[in-house]
Amino acid sequence: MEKMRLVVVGAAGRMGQMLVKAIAASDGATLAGALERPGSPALGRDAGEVAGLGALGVKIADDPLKALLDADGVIDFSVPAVTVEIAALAAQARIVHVIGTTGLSPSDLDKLEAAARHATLIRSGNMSLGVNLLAGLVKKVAATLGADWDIEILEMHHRMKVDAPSGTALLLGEAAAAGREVALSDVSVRQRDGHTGARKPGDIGFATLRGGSVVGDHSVIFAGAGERIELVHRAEDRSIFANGAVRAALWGRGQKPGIYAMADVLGL
Ligand SMILES: NC(=O)C1=CN([C@@H]2O[C@H](COP(=O)(O)OP(=O)(O)OC[C@H]3O[C@@H](n4cnc5c(N)ncnc54)[C@H](OP(=O)(O)O)[C@@H]3O)[C@@H](O)[C@H]2O)C=CC1
Ligand SMILES: O=C(O)C1=N[C@H](C(=O)O)C[C@H](O)C1
Repeated sequence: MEKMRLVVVGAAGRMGQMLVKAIAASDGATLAGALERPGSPALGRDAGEVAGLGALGVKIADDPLKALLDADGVIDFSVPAVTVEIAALAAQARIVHVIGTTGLSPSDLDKLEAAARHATLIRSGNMSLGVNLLAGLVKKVAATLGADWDIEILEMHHRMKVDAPSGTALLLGEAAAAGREVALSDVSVRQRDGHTGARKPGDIGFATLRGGSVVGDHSVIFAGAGERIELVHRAEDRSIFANGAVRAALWGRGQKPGIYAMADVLGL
């Protein structure tokens, strides 16, 4: 089969550069385009050089319509407004759209649902194998322990991260809520400040730390009376997300339009 032609959105960003490297190292995919915002200083530069690889012959451009014309898929770790726009274009082109972008609002998610009528969308707050396995464990532990065990999710990321709680924290919260057969939106507590009163039984709490260069640390804490279980994932290198995203794109090539998760890709 011919190599899958992939476009990277946000190609000069932290994840974009990792994606360019992961595609270059992949047997099944080739870089067909690289996008940045209008006015970006990266426009016109070779995407491989920006990623520190040497020239790949793909210049960073700012026209998504043109870039997607000749692509089989697009990998997008950018910002919510751009991701929604790219999903609509992926639907027009009937191609695969791998979405790593976090911080999407409910209305953004509705727009992705609409795009998924024609595009194959694979979206996950975390594309690593480790976190997706952890989510399965969290679901199982939450289902096993009674509601007298309190669930708290703690995350820490680098100082440049702009959204909170992280997409991964929310993914793990969804897994815990699914284990308890409740809707996360009914039980989640995203912030505490001042005289909050005692913790409500059944709540799933989130706490956010930001600082330095932390790639991504997540702990799911099950706190019982007299004992505590902590399930922890520490990302040490962004290549785990980029490799997962390329794997998702290749998997998506054979799928019908719809919205899929990383668990589908990994067969979990
Ligand atoms: N699901 C997962 O596994 C992971 C998800 N993420 C998520 O990916 C997203 C990006 O993270 P990260 O790489 O650290 O962030 P960066 O800010 O480093 O990268 C985002 C890139 O998108 C660019 N961008 C902005 N507007 C446009 C546009 N109109 N067209 C094309 N590109 C544009 C930005 O350019 P500029 O800076 O010039 O605005 C920037 O280069 C975040 O939401 C993050 O949470 C991150 C890691 C793993
Ligand atoms: O912004 C990041 O860096 C990361 N974002 C994702 C998230 O919001 O969970 C995944 C990873 O933790 C890194």
